[in-house]
Amino acid sequence: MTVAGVLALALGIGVTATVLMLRAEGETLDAQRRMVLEEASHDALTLSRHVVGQQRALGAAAGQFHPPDLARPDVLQARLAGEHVLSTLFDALFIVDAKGRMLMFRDDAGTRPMSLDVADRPYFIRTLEERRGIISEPVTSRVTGNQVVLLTWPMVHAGAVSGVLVGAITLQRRDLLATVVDPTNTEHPALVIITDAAGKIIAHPTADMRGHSIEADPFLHGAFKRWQEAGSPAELSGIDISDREHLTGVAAVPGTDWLVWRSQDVAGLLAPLRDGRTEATRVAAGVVVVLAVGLAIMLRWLLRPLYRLEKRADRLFDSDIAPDEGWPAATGEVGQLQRVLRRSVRERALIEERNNQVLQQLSSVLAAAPVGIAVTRADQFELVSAHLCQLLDTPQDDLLGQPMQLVFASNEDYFAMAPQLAASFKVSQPYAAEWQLLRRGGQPFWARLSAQPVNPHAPADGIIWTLQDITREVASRTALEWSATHDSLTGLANRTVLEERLARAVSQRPGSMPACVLMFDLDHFKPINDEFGHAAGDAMLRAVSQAAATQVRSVDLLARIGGDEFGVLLEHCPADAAQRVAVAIRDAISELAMPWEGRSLRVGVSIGLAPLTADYTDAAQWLADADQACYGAKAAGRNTVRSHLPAGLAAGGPLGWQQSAQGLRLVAQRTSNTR
Ligand SMILES: Nc1nc2c(ncn2[C@@H]2O[C@H](COP(=O)(O)OP(=O)(O)OP(=O)(O)O)[C@@H](O)[C@H]2O)c(=O)[nH]1
Repeated sequence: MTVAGVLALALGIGVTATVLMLRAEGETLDAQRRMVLEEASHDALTLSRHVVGQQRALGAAAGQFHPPDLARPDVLQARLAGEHVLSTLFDALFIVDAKGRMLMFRDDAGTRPMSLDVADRPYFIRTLEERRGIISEPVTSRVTGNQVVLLTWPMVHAGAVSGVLVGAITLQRRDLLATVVDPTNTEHPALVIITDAAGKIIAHPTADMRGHSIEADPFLHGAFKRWQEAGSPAELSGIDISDREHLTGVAAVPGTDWLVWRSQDVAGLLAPLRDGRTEATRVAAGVVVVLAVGLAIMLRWLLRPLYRLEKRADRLFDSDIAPDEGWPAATGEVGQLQRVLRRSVRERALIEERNNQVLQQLSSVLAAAPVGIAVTRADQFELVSAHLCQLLDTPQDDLLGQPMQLVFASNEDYFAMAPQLAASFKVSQPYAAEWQLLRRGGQPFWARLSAQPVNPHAPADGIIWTLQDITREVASRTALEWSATHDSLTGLANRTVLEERLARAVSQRPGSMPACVLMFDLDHFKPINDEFGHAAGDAMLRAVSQAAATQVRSVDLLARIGGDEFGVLLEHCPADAAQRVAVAIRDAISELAMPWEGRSLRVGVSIGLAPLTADYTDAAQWLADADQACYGAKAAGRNTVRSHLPAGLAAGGPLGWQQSAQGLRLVAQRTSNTR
């Protein structure tokens, strides 16, 4: 702004000075142009008076001559020699008779007769014709060979011209300008010359130019052309024929056909003015520079508070500077601005302090929290607690910025979680689920994950997670579930499971048919306990379980009902096939020889079989019938298989199982002994 102001000031001063200077130049030129005309006119008048004076003197002398005198050379010589005044006015004097013969001649060399004929000379002819004194154009003297101007005066007697008195002015010798130009006027030197109407130079400061055409003058030849083009006007008051380089005026000399030319060089005229302008410009430039420097210093001083305020504002929130430090003391608008900025800085410092406290608290919480805490955005960890790092066995720096998917045991789990998470957030519910995660070494563990968005309205802004390691909880829960459904000694399913499966088969009839249940009880098991101890009994129970398991399909259910009793559910198994399975089980158990303390222990088994029929109202009855058949096997002498026959077949009819197109059919009531 300062620089622009100074430039504008300098430009203004420059333009104003230039306009004033140009106007001064114009006015100076106009005044000088008028002066040139006036001086040319004045010179012409002065010259006219001089020349007219010469003519008068010539006329007075001519009047002294009488016709008889012209025939007497001695008289003429004496008269001419006595003309002292004329001899000062002219360089030569001579007398010519009416026929043009020169009678007597006087110059500096003396007065003497001269035999010369001038009858052909225009000045002589005109003098005779016009009977008055005339002034010739410059001509070459026939006596001296010099350029001369001749002034004549006729000697008239009785109306006739008897002779002519002639006065010669030698142009090279006599400077007519000396009579008109004031040599003391040197303030504005001008070139002044005198020519005749044809432009032949009569007087010139350079003597060699006299007698030549004005066109040979480099200073005035252009002016002469313009004068001719203007119609060669001749006025006493002078004509202005200036051009851009010269101020030129030409004035007619009264009583002659001569012209006085006066010309001045415009550049020379204006030189002092232009020198003054240059000087003034230099001074003005100096003033502008001084002003600019002064103005800059003043503005700098004036704007100092603003400058300091700007510097402080550049470091507005720089934590190295205290909020109240570095502000300039200022009043007015700058002061107002300073107070507003200062207040903003203070408020921001307070907010920062509060934020730092919150961050401190947050990092304390994250460090001390007994659960893993994480904040994710765009599925990447942005914040993790110390406990989470422990859980994942991963340093904080290795977790931050990593995708959350990285800690999931399987990618499928991670992708399955995403829609569940979105569904919970959609109904503004926190998400909670159990997923298997991986520690850094690849070791899996179960974690309970809870999540909720930082901003409930924009889950994309971030999600807060809490993670708990529930591996033990899951393990004990699994064990509990297993023990509720299994026999801890043999690892087989327990009675509860068997009864549930039987009940389901009953309820799913007829789709679950054909199906059979086997119920078996070990024979003479008690003596093993009694004789070899309870551990031997346990070992026998486990051995029996494994032997029985080898005889059933994986889809069949082998269960320990309690004590030395077992049950088998054979689904999609007709009675004859079940019969074969029962026999196979009996054989496997009875062939079992369990080594114990150097002895080989053996047991037998009694098996009861009951097929599923449409008559059963519940599973308990079905199992009770199998139990009844087992009891029948015991009663029949043990280590045998007995089948339960439905009530309708108990009254009689064909015996045993028959194969039909539909499968095996029960067609008789008889307890079979397969021993
Ligand atoms: N070692 C052991 N013995 C058991 C267990 N449960 C029950 N018993 C014993 O199993 C025996 C079962 O009795 P019984 O069926 O009457 O004995 P048994 O000698 O097989 O008689 P029969 O069936 O008539 O041949 C009892 O002595 C119980 O104490 C068990 O878990 N472990």
